[in-house]
Amino acid sequence: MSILIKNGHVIYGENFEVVKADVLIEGNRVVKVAKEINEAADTVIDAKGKVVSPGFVNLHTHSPMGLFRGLADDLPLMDWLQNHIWPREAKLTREYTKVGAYLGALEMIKTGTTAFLDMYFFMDAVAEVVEESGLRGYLSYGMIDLGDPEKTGKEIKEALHTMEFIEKLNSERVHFVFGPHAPYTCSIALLKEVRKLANEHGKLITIHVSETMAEIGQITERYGKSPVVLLDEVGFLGNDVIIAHGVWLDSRDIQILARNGVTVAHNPASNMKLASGVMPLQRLLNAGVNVGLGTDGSASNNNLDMLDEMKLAALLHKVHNLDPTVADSKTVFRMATLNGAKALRLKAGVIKEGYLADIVIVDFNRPHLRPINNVISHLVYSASGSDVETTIVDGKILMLDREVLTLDEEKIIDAAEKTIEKLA
Ligand SMILES: N[C@@H](CCSC[C@H]1O[C@@H](n2cnc3c(=O)[nH]cnc32)[C@H](O)[C@@H]1O)C(=O)O
Ligand SMILES: [Zn+2]
Repeated sequence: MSILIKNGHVIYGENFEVVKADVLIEGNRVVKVAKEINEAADTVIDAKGKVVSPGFVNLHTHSPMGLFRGLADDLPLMDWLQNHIWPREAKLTREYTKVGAYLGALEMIKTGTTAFLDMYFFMDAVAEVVEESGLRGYLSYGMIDLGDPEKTGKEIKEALHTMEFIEKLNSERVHFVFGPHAPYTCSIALLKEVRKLANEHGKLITIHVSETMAEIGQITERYGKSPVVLLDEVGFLGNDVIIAHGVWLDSRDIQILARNGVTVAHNPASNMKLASGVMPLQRLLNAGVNVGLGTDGSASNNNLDMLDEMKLAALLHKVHNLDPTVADSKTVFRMATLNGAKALRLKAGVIKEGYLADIVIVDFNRPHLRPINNVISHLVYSASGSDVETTIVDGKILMLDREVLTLDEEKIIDAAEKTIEKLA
């Protein structure tokens, strides 16, 4: 199968240079980017006045949480989790979670996300949805043992069961990741076991770290050190670890993350909405830490739109530093694409010969995106996910002219409404 995208403004290569060019996709790779390609292709898309961009990599989410959108807003993290989200999650079944995962997948395709890193329950069901949707999913079963040794064993078992299930799918697009929830919900024994298993099976690890001041307080009280120092001392950190949030980090923490090659998934909307704080983006980037971008779940955002997220990231760090040069559009765009792909060890996040064809086409034939003075700026500051017109993952078209080809949109939206009635 081949796809030829003609006449677009193409965001090309690692430097995100914008060129007027055609893009030829064969199989799951980009094979040629050039001024005028006249080779025959199975599908030809005219992208005149449109932008051909690397797809977005959502580096931290809980994709089924769209079910809880708008049900518990305007609360701090611990209250939100303990009194509102966890009681609702206790009623989730595999079937309900799968409905949430469908809703999340649909939303991601419709807003230009091509790969995502997820943490939730019933990840075997989420894996089935990812496989069917055509997206690229890095899926972790979120482990919480609260220091109970019996629970430690159970959670590890569940994670390994999920890993086996995903391996059996034998899909190039669906991957298993270890997901201990956080240092305040996981015992040291669990964290050490996860490190051992990740080494053994060659899997990535994702975990929430240093999200709120309350967490820093709890961990300091329990262990007498910061969450990052704790994780370093137990040998947990490495370049296969993606920490979500990293809001409350001191200079020592940042040095530790840099030294270990840890990636940070920044979630500006969630951090602002739960009033968790402002992560030290400049200091992390200056220290050479890889920083990607995530939306977190739809119950703390409240959507999965990576274009929204880029704008929020840029604006947050400017106002926080009282410096408009901070978090420039290209830096933020890189976080939402290439940095995320790097963390997932994925040859994607840029459009270039030999890279995976994870590409979106954004319709710039709209008043709020004209004149086309600066493509990257428009994507970060002026566009939103609904401007994405076509989404391609692994060389396959998942959405064409805003019509999702792999999933039944009406059915999914209907099922989401019915499910939340049952969960209420
Ligand atoms: N096996 C676990 C499931 C954990 S899934 C991951 C969890 O992270 C929660 N979550 C979502 N957003 C955040 C966040 O920003 N910080 C911490 N936890 C979050 C989410 O609601 C879910 O409970 C259990 O038995 O509870
Ligand atoms: Zn989260």
